[in-house]
Amino acid sequence: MKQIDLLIYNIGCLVTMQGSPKPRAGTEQSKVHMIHHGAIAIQGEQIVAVGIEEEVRKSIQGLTVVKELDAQGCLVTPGLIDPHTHLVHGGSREHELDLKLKGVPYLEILAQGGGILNTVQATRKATEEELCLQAKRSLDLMLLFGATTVEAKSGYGLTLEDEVKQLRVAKQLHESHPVDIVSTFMGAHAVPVEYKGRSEEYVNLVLEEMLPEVKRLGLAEFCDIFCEHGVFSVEESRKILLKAKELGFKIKIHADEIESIGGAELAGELGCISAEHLLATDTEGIEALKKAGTIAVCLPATSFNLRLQKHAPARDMIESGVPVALSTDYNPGSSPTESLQLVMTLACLNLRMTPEEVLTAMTINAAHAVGKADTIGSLEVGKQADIVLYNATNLAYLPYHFGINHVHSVVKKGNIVVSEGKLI
Ligand SMILES: O=C(O)CC1=NCN=C1
Ligand SMILES: [Zn+2]
Repeated sequence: MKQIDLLIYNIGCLVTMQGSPKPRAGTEQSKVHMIHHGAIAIQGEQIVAVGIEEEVRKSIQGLTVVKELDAQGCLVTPGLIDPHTHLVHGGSREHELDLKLKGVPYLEILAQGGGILNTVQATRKATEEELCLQAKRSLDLMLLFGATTVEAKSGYGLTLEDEVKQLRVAKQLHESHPVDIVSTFMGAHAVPVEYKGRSEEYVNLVLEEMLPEVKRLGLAEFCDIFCEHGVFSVEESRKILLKAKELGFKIKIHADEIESIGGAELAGELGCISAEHLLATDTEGIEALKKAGTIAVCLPATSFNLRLQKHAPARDMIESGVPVALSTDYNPGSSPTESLQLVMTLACLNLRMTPEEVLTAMTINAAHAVGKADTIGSLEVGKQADIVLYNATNLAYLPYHFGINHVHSVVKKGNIVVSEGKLI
């Protein structure tokens, strides 16, 4: 160790998430490994010492410390990870608010050619630059709210050219923005208007043209599908996810968002890394997830925003031993919010998760859901120095005091990228 590039000290409550390298399930979901009077020593992009301040200082004795950051007794956690977003898109859908207030269901709006298909029109019309600008604004907000890694799906192009356009924007942002982006191909997000009534032909386009080309271009690690009544059936989802797996994609699935048609069971059958939404998932579905070790990604901002009378059975999942992650599901229709802190509050109040279970769901379990748990999701020697400092002295304060941004500073790969609530 030549020098210490950054020493974060005087940490009142340091939550490291140290523990099992596997996704945390059951009682493991609430073990967060908390230290008082902590410090973190960073060299380059990596953590080289973390723990009680006097022990950290002893371990770096004699080394030059280039920069120090006084945490002023605050709470510090690993950088938050948002494992399910539709970040790159054109347009917005506030015009659908009155439909929603009149009680028109989400799938009804989609069936009438609105919803996702409205965003498809706006995304096809937008240039790559316009999409990049719009997504960057959201990515800046996600970072200000404490997210240091974000998953981003395509799925608003629904032609090869427009799907590639979305994925290229995600790649550009990954390369230029402090926040790391993990890309997911989701050409099977909806059947486009030009294929209305001919969904089989569209599924073949995804199978034969889109998946191989996206793989050849190396533009996505994951493939996802909207397995839902009136969108893609279990059989169509199985075909697409099996083909994706064969081509080397890791697979995810939007399952049981509105109706339970067997999406969670399919996730278990195919060994999806994660199944997402799960509002309507029943005990058989939970059993299937548990058996396969699939991570349940719950999206409480979506069930809140869609005014659904139910929420994902996160408590049952945790008690059944299914690892739970959380996400914003940021998208212009069902969840137009970039704030993982709002999701913290909704996860506590509506999913009845504890603050500790919530933090696990937004760090190490979310890291597993995007296949990056070997480098992010906990503060340990050798892991990436992605760190958040909050204007709070304990974990429960974050979901308890809602509607504000608690983030003071964010360190990304050892660099201070947010200070006193502002991007630098
Ligand atoms: O409505 C949207 O744009 C995003 C979404 N896809 C599946 N559920 C919600
Ligand atoms: Zn989604």
